[in-house]
Order: sequence, then C-alpha cells, then structure tokens
Amino acid sequence: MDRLAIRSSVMDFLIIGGAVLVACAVLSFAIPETGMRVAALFLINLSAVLSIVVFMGFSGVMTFGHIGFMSLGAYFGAYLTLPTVMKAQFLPGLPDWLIAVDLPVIAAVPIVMLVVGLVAVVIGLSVCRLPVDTAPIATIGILVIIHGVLIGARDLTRGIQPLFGFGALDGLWLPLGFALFTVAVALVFRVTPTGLKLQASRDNELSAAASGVAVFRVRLVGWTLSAMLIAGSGLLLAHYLTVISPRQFYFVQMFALLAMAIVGGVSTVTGAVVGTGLVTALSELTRRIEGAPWLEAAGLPPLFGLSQLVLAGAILFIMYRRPSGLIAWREPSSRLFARLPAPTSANASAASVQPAASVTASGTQPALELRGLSKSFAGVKALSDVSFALKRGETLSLIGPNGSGKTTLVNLVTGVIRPDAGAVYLNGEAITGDVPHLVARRGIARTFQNIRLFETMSVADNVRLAALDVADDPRSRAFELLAELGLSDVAQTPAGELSYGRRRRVEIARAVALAPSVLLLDEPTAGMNETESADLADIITRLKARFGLSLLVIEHDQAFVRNLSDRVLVLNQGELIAGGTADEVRRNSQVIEAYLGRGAASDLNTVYGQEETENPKQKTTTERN
Ligand SMILES: Nc1ncnc2c1ncn2[C@@H]1O[C@H](COP(=O)(O)OP(=O)(O)OP(=O)(O)O)[C@@H](O)[C@H]1O
Repeated sequence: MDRLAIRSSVMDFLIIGGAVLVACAVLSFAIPETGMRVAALFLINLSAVLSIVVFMGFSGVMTFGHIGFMSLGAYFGAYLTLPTVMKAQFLPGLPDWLIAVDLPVIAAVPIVMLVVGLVAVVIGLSVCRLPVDTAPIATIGILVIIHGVLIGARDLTRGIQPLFGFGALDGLWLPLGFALFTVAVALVFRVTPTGLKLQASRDNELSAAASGVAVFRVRLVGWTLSAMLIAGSGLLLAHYLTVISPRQFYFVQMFALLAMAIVGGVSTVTGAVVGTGLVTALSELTRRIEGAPWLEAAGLPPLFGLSQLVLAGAILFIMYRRPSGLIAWREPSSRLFARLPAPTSANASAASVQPAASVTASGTQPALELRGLSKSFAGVKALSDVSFALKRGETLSLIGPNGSGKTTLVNLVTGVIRPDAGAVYLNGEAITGDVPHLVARRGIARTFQNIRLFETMSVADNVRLAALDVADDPRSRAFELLAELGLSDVAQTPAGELSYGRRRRVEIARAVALAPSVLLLDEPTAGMNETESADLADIITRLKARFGLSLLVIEHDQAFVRNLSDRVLVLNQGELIAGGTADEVRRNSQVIEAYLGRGAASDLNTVYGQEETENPKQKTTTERN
C-alpha cells in the first residue's frame, strides 16, 4: 500500500483520536455523575456512525438497514456474554453448547463481528449488485426482515419482551478502545486500493468501471466491513443499556445515526466524529431542558419532543447550508498539509510505464476489430452490421452526424451495452459481452463525451486509481503522467475544481494510466476553442508515440480529425457509409449528403470553399454515455 497514504492516515488518526480522547475527558470530568455515561454513549454511537461512513459515505449508497446488523450484534453477543442461567431460562431455543458459553465482552466482540460479517456477505451478494437508487429500498427491506425475525423467533430472542442480564460496562475503556479501533479501520480503509476504488465508484460509477474498478466487489467489501463494525457497537450498546429489545434497533434509531452522519459529513471520519459529538451534545442538552425543574417553577409545562425538534432543525439547517455535511471529503491531514510531496525522480523512473499490449503483443491481428456489430433500441436501429479494424499504432477517426450511432459504438466496444449481433476482438481475442471493468483491464481505455471525473478526489488520485492494478508504483506513474500533461501544479487539487480544459486532460491522463493498448476518445474537443483543440491534438500525438497506443477517436471537429487521423470512417444512421483518408472522405458525396442533406454534394464549394466552413462543429449531445 502507498506509503504517503499510510503516513497521512497516521496523522489523521493522531488528530482525530486525540480529539476523541479530549472530548471524553472533558465530558467525564465536567458533567458530574452522568458525564461518564454520556461519554460512553458518544463513543458507542461514534463507532456505529463510523461504520455507516465506511459503507454509505465511501460508496454513496444510502443505507437504512445497518441498524439491523447492530441488533444482530447485540443479540448474537447476548448468546456469548449473558450468564448461563439467564440463557437457560429466557432463551430455550439455544443449543446447549451455546447456553454453556459465558465469555467476557472483549472476547465476544471479534466473534460477533465475524458472524455478522458472514450474514452481511450473504445479504450483500444481492444488495451490492443493485443500482444506487434502488439499493436503499432493499436496505429498508433488510431492516424490516431482521426486525421481524427478532420478534418472531421468541425462543431465541424473547420476541418483543426485553432481554436483560447483560453485565454493565466497566468504565470507558471498552467503548473508547472500540471507537478508536473503528476510527483507525475507517481511516486505513479509506486509503487502501479498495477504499479508493469504492470512493471513485461513489463519484462516478461508469468511469470507475471504465478505469477497471469492479464496482460490485468493492461495494461488497465496504458493506461487509461496515456491518462487522456496527455489530461490535451493537454488542457494546447492549452492555451499556444492560437491557435490549427489537424496538431499540429500528427506524427511529437508524435515523438518529443517519442524522449524526449527515450533520457531520458522511464522507469523512472527521465528519462522523463532529456529527456524533454535536448530535449527542444537542440531545443531552435538550433532554435536560425537557424535564428541568425550573420549567415547572416558572409555571411552564414540560417541553416534550424538544430534542427531536432541535435535531430535525439541525439536520434541515445543515442540509440547506452544507449539503455534504460540516466536514466533507477531506480529512485533517490533507487540509493541514495540502501539498503532499510528489515522488522523487528516482521513484518516478522506477515506475516506468509498462509498454502497452499493442507494442508487446505478437502476431498481425488488428488492435481492435468489430465484426457485424448491430444494436437496436426499441425498434430504432442505432447500429447496423458495422465492421472495421483498427490497426496497431493507427489513429482511426469515426465521424458522423448527430444520432448516427457513434456513442452506441463506443458503448458496445467498452461493454456498457451488449450488441444484438456481432463481435468485438481486442488483439485477436473476443471481448464481446465483457463487462466494462474487464474490458478496461484487458486494455481498452476511454474518455467520455461529457467528462466524467472523480470530482471529490484529488487530480493525482484520479490518475493513481487507474494505475492501481497495472503499475508497481501507482503514485509515481500518476505523477509521471501528470507531468506529461502539464498538470503537476494541480496534483493535489480536487478534480471538481479544475477548469474545463484541464479536466479533459485529467481524463486523458487517467485513461493512459490504465496502460491500455487501445484508447477510445469520445469527442475530446467538445467545448474547446481552436487553440485548445490544437494543443490537445499535440498532447494526444505525443502520448500515442510514447505509450504505443492505437487510437479510435470519435470527433466532430474536422480540423482536429484531419490533423490527427491516419484514416477516417463515416457513420450515418447506424451504417458505415465511407472510409479513407480525411481528404478522401470529405470529398465523398455520400458524406456531404449525410451532413448537409440531399443535393448538397452537387455544390462542393458550399462545404470546401473556405477552410473555416469545414468545421461544422455540431452541438454536443447530452448524457447518453
Ligand atoms: N439508450 C438508448 N435508448 C434509446 N435510443 C437510443 C439510446 N441510445 C442511443 N439511442 C438512439 O440510437 C441512435 C444513435 O445514437 P448515438 O447516441 O449512438 O448517436 P451519436 O452518433 O453518438 O450522436 P451524437 O453525435 O449526437 O452524440 C439515435 O437515434 C439515438 O436516439
């Protein structure tokens, strides 16, 4: 794992852990009698909120179901830690060997985490495959099912009756130790390759897949890890309350945890600490005001519901003013030490870029070959029987009027959609039907018509992410490419803050970081002026020579196409209508008619009389890719 990332996690742990310790010390000493209990509750809530950050914050998938895993942690924990006599009396459905078990809480925590982790894997196998907008509904279902099982399995849970007999927590050590453990796990997970990929999938699922990220797999890891952590806090909560029932692990409690995460900022560990601290303090304060004796003395009625009201107000305020929460996206280390050093030149040369497959592959196969590719959408033929080959080291441009099928072709080649008929070959191997992350790993990288970056991640991390599985030293490779594309000065800037032209370059750097043999550029000059387009053509030519790329370029800008291409193909209404050099194609009467309408070919001067009019840069279509 990346040494710099570990170093920043250690820094973050010292800062955040230190703040947690100070908060607990202040609470314990400043509030007589109840301070220690409030601190314990803060710590247990903190570990639960952090587990929500690990899944929801890093993956961007909303969850309402995690409190269900917390309840499983509490009940499975009860089987291990309740005194044998209590279990024999209240839980007759338990097997004898389990009734005989009587473990201390600290020993039960890892066992409970493991068991709930297994349950989470089984559930996650389906939930993590769902799209981001439907998965939350599934998590509600999971919570309802777990709740129903806890109520129904009376011999194992006492049903709606409270289950008691838990030994009370002795001091703050266990909740404190577990909270610091979850802080450490969340911080480390955040910078591991899997954590980084998960956050990339949150920022943009499609381009994460196009950068080789197996989105389902990284989501499943985040889901399982998060369920394990919240199960541990469930067991601690049982021992904090000393009595549990299914009612304590349902929607109201889940919303309270979500409130803490949302107020603080669900994308960061710091946000979890701040949110949990604030909400716990607010709840405690309002609870005291609700039943305060001075209310009665002043002739006022008790203020029931005050804490819910204040909490709801706080959430609304934060969501209105800071939708991403108080502390979003970045941990203290990257705020305090924004410019982590670039790798030394020695490192950079060690990361020397592997030659692309097009250079190393033997044989005479084309880099990319399409055979008889067809695709219809609800009766509309987007692509009909398209065949062509991209030779190794060639730059082939694909042009065509709006709606001619160019984006459909890119999506078919990259596995975003499947063809109705036909096949795609990469260096002679069939890749038809491969999912996007596999296509990417096999050597096809792409950029998007509407730039798709990982907006909250730094420019360096955007590029590093694509290099994670292909370079010995992904950070050095990222910095090397950033230097190549003139982006070194913004390496630590969040990608979402860059200008349009630079965003386009980051996307190209990220695609090249994947060490592809074929690079697909989907309208790379969209939104650029002439100078920017010319600069981009230079950059692409340089990258192609340096990394031995074969290029398939979708483009409207005729000057750019002429500058860059060895060959040009023309699509019209889903069919290839012409092919040849840029000059041959632009004199082709079918092509002129496709662009300008029937009859236009008879007046070639209309099109070619002046250089300026050769660039009928068309309006860019919106989010279809
Ligand atoms: N997901 C879809 N559902 C329905 N029709 C679609 C879909 N995607 C593309 N089409 C249709 O297929 C045809 C080809 O569209 P495509 O986006 O591939 O063209 P294009 O050449 O990329 O156009 P542009 O230059 O405007 O981006 C169009 O008629 C379009 O409306």
